[in-house]
Amino acid sequence: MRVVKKKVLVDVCGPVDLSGDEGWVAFDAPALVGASLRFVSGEPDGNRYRVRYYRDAEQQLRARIWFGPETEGPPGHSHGGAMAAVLDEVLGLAAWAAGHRVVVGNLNISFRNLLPLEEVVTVESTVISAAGRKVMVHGRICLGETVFAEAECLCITLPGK
Ligand SMILES: CCCCC/C=C\C/C=C\C/C=C\C/C=C\CCCC(=O)SCCNC(=O)CCNC(=O)[C@H](O)C(C)(C)COP(=O)(O)OP(=O)(O)OC[C@H]1O[C@@H](n2cnc3c(N)ncnc32)[C@H](O)[C@@H]1OP(=O)(O)O
Repeated sequence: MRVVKKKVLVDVCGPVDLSGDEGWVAFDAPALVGASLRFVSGEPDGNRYRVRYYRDAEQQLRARIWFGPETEGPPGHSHGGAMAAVLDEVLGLAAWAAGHRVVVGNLNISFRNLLPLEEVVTVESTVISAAGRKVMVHGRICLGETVFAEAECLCITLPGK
């Protein structure tokens, strides 16, 4: 008789250091936009993403984020869509943090390097301009000098107050 061993996925991911750089101040995203951002931010102890938000000295939004095993795409590395979801959330939030009630209208991403799983990386954002209903935000996922993905994000303000 052939015995087929079942593979069991065990939670082997220990604690992760998401502390910010010197001068960064913790930023409470749910207090600003509500608790709906669960896809990226909803499981702080889970195996998908773990994220903490900050503002830097220039008031720009930063995120320290861990890409867990459940974000896997290419073996051992993050799925491009997993990076896209992070950029969608962080760059949209950056516009909200700057006072604009937006959704993301267009997100243009270049994937520059494979992102190894279980790495803690930084998402940088810069609000470039705001004109009429259009808010342009640029950002990137990086670690030191290594850029994994960079993005241009056109946010459109929602009608009404
Ligand atoms: C309206 C009800 C919305 C209800 C939502 C309510 C509250 C939301 C509350 C909280 C949000 C919470 C957190 C936010 C923080 C982070 C968000 C995470 C990011 C996301 O996960 S967010 C989800 C993904 N996101 C979408 O699901 C968007 C679906 N989409 C739409 O909802 C519409 O498509 C919209 C609103 C974008 C535009 O629709 P619209 O009818 O209001 O405006 P219109 O089309 O006239 O565009 C006006 C001017 O923007 C230009 N423009 C528009 N779209 C463009 C594009 N793609 N490329 C280049 N230019 C574009 C036009 O060319 C025109 O330019 P011009 O004035 O120069 O002609």
